[in-house]
Amino acid sequence: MPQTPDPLNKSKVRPSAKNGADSPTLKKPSSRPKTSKLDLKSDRVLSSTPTSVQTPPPPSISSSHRDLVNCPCGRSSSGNSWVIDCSKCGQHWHANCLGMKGITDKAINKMLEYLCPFCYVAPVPTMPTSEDVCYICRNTLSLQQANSQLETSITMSNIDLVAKCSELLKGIDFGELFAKIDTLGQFDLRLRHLLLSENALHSLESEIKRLSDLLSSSTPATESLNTNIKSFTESLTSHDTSITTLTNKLHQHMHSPTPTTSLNPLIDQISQLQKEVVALSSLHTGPLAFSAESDQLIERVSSELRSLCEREDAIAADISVLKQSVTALHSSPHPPPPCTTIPTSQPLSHNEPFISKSVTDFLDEETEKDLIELLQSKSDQFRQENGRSVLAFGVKYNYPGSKSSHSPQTLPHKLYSLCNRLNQQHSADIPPINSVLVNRYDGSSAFLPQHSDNESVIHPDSAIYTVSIGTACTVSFCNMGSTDVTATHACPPRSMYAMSRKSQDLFEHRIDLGAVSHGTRYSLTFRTVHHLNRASTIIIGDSNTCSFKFGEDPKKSFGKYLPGKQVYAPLISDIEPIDTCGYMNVAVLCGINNIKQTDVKTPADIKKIFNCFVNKINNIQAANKKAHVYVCPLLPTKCTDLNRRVNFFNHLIFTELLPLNFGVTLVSGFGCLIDDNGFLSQDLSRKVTRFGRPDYLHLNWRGVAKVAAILRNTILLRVNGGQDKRLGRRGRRVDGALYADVARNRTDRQPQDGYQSE
Ligand SMILES: O=C(O)CCC(=O)C(=O)O
Ligand SMILES: [Fe+2]
Repeated sequence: MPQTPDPLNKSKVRPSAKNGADSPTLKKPSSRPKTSKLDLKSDRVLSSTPTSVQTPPPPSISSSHRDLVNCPCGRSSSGNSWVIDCSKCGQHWHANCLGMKGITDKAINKMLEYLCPFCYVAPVPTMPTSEDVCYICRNTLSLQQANSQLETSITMSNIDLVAKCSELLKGIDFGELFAKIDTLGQFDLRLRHLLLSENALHSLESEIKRLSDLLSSSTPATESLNTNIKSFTESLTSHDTSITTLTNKLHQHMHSPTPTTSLNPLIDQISQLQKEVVALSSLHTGPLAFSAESDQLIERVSSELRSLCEREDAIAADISVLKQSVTALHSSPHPPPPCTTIPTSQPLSHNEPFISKSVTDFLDEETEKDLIELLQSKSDQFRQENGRSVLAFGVKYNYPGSKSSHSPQTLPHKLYSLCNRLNQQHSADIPPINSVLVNRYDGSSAFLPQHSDNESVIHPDSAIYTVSIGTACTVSFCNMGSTDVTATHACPPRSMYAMSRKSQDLFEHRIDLGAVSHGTRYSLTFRTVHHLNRASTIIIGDSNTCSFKFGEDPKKSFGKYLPGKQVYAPLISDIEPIDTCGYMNVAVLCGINNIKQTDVKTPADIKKIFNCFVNKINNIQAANKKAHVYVCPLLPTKCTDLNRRVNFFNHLIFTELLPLNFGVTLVSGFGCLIDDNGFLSQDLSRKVTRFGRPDYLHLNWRGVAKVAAILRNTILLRVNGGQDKRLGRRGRRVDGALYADVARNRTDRQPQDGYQSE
């Protein structure tokens, strides 16, 4: 909580005279005593159990004008309610009035300080999750149960029940509970703020109405004013003309040698005219003043409208955030019901071929002849399998249905040189071919059952090469799980075809009865196998996973017990489910770059992104049925708003992905990345980006090491059936360098090892 309470004015919890925890049956006190036994142990507030819940008044009264001794609800502090004093303003509150019904003196005494609704100001708008609400409900229920059982037990001196109560209380993490109550409190304040804003909006609305009424009523007045002015102007002009005429007449008269007529009528006329002008002028003052008033009025209305528009935007935004929060809470009442259908909008699509390479004349006739001679010399060592007989060389390779459990023979020179030739086709970071299996097909009665070479020991990124010698044959391909032939491949003698390890997860192949021509056909299949490939791992993740290293050196990488590679996927759409084929473990840490986009505003937007995420996970499982998927929750950041989104996304993982998808393991333990304020720890993150801006989501080497260690331990423990097989016989770690060591040695960067792709 960012507010710092005055340490000298800590809140106090006291039992009322009636009802300290030790005398719950006493009568209601007439007033609350200032000291008690509890004061000696703690400076926390307590009184007794509540009678009813009351809504506190809105936080508008300044403490200097408030009665601090009585709860703002106005009810007496006597009776049976615990009372809490605010650490900041000292206001006494009934626990009930603070929504703390059922809270015990012990619980309150554990609080370091308490800021009442008058004093607490939410630092940031908070979107409480249904998890918070459930958590509080659950624990409040436990507290209530514990409290009531405690009271009954004390009265009945039932020691067993008292023990049960304390067990119940022990199970509650008060720190977390209060933090969540705090979150809810912030939400409550926010709600009130919004309600106040809404009230303000209403009053502004009525003000606008009043002003627009005024304006519309003034419109006819303005029109009549204009008509008046026009007629006055006309009158004035005609009077002006009369005055001029009269003045001229007067002038003539004065200059006439014999004034014949009396001046009196003229003078009368002039004075009459003067009076009329004065009257007209005085008539003008009213309408002119009214015009000025109208201008002011119009000016005021438009400025009110302007400010209203500005405020309305802010208020509307607040209300929409609130509505979304409330909708999110409503849509997931506790316990949040899991969504029963996870949308799989985008089905798995791929264009992986059955065969990645085909060479017709891979061998010359002489080499073919030599090889046939070699195999014929070993004909008695072939073991009969389903439809054909087999002989193995190099590293042992077991496949399902194999009857020949005998050890493979050492690679003879002729096969070894063939291996070397094929290794040229391999990319440099894939270990060399080390296993050759020879199938002997004796004529048209021979066959090869439908299968795929997807054994976990085969290197996930290697190809499987088959060289044919002797008579020709046709191999059939089917989609995984189907027996319908979708493609065939002709294998003439001396030809070679290659299948990717990836294609093994998507298709199966077989040789049907009659597909081998008359005579003997040998096929030599070359593979790259290693028993540690059983733990092969692909980590698909955002930039925080880019420095993960795979390799032999346990101090600088995931070590030899966790071979694999990292694939960069900044956005969820960058995850390629097909890329995971061949890998036994698939870990995904992705989504932060999706939810941080500016157009992601509502929980519904996050839900949409989450659905894409779930779709990708489903497609990974569809493409790679042997894999186990590890889902990492999004990591915390140093940004409040982003953390709220992260929490909501993770909440969806917990409530909507994990309960429905049992093939997914949650990678937990990222809580160690969070500091006391709930942000990504400064110690584990980068301060600034490459561009010198504050970096709020990237891990530094320490953070990367921590995340890598968590991932490695999660995967290895599951692979090894919950045991850390890296411990030697004497319990010494054989491959278990701590990631702290990894981090320490990070400066001397090693070249990428065998499995790490750039
Ligand atoms: O004989 C062939 O062409 C295929 C052999 C094969 O599929 C295998 O050994 O797994
Ligand atoms: Fe095969």
